[in-house]
Amino acid sequence: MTQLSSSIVAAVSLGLGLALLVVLVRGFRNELKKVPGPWHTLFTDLALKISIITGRRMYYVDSLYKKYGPYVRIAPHEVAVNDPAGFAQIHKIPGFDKSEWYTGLTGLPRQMVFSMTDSKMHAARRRLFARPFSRTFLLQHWHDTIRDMTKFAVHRIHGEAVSAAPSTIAVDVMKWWTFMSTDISGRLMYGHSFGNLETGQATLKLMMMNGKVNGAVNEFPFLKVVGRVLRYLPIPAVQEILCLNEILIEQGRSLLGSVRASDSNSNIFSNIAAEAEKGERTGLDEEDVLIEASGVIIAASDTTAITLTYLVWAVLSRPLLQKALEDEVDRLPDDFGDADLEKLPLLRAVIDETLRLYGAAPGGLPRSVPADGALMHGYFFPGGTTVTTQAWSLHRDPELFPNPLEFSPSRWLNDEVSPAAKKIYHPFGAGARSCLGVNFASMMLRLATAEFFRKCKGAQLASSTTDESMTPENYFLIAPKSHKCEIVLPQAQAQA
Ligand code: HEM
Repeated sequence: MTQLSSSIVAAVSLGLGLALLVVLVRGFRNELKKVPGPWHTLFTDLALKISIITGRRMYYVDSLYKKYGPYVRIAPHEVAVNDPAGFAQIHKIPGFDKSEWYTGLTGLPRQMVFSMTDSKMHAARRRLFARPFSRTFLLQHWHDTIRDMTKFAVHRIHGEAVSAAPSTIAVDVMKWWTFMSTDISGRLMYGHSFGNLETGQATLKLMMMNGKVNGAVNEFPFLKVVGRVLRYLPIPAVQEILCLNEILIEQGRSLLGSVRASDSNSNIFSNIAAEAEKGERTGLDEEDVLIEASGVIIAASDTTAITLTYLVWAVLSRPLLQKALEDEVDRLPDDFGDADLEKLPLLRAVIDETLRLYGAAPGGLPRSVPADGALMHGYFFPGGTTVTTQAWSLHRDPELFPNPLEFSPSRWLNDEVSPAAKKIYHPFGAGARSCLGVNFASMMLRLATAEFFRKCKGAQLASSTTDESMTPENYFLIAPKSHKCEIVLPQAQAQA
């Protein structure tokens, strides 16, 4: 070995040794060392990051609760909380702010309502959305569009299922629900549907993949450099995955002019654009509007589609429940609307139970402890500590939901759900950061579910749809690991 190379080896070893020393000293002085958790989490967040990029975060954290109890250190500055009192403290109004983690998660060039970390800025932005996303506004301006588009989605599912009559053909409902929710959100935000339901082709095929990539880059920022290089490869799929936000923003930009000219009262995009034009007063410029619109389309599409997918799977796995639900919706008048559906007890219970076990965003919701720290469960958490709750575990707490793993809509029908359980039930998030689209999503869920169980009576799971294929993976949202949920219609109906 030359003198030069031995000097390099010595310098590198010294550097590594010093880095290790810093990690060890920080670990031994970690203010969270009294909180139970795996020893390595004093020093590194690697185990957590690996669980995130492999789609297992909610399972990893859940397994730690089982081993260490309701407060677990999961990274040097992060504690997972599975305790109703802690949940209430974190998500009360005003509660703890969102952590910086969200900014990276969206992959957007600016913060938007979903990712804002400053509560005052967030409250001001959220006020802009309040009216267009209210139930009254949706009922007045959007109900009929949503009704027609959910009906068309089910018509397409049914049409594909009967296309090979008299033999049966397996239809992927997850695909059609994704087309439906993407088209409806495009229609509401931009004034134009993406046309997926008409063509049977996805315009944004790789939206879910884009979420995974953003999630991985958020955990390992060096991947950003790799992404910047790869996006120049002339491969459309790679470009869509890496540039989805830019694609959506550019589509929005080209539509902005026509949307401005259209009926500004009934279009969510133009409502917000009109606010943006007030400039200084709202602090919102055109770029913010475009970013918000693309963010909302992403937030609305997979969430609703995944929830509906799990609903169909859960109901079709239980023929007696399926028959009861089919009978309930069969009694509706042909021109039923959302107001009729709100009165259907079983439909509501099925949706509530689906959201309990398979709401689309049941994983960790990280929040930052305020600057002067917080006392929780006898532990003092210094300001800036990340505290995270997850519905996946709280919704499966046997103290709150007896037989928690059983899909049992009757618990909602018979009023068995206690006030304490209702307090921690949060499929749409909690506190000031709860889901902006809850009214919109709920309307889509009700209308699509009622239409499906009226039109596709007797539907069955295809042999490709199993408990295994439907096992959720968790990349912030959940999704069946097979990324599909195939059903078949009975031959008799297919021939009809
Ligand atoms: C069944 C469907 C849906 C589910 C289960 C769901 C779930 C959630 C959850 C759990 C949160 C809280 C996230 C957090 O605290 O980190 C959230 C926030 C949000 N959701 Fe939804 N969502 C759904 C549909 C929608 C739709 C249709 C929209 C379209 C408007 C939407 C837009 C948003 C936005 C903008 C936020 C951020 C709100 C804020 O921070 O102020 N979601 N959603």
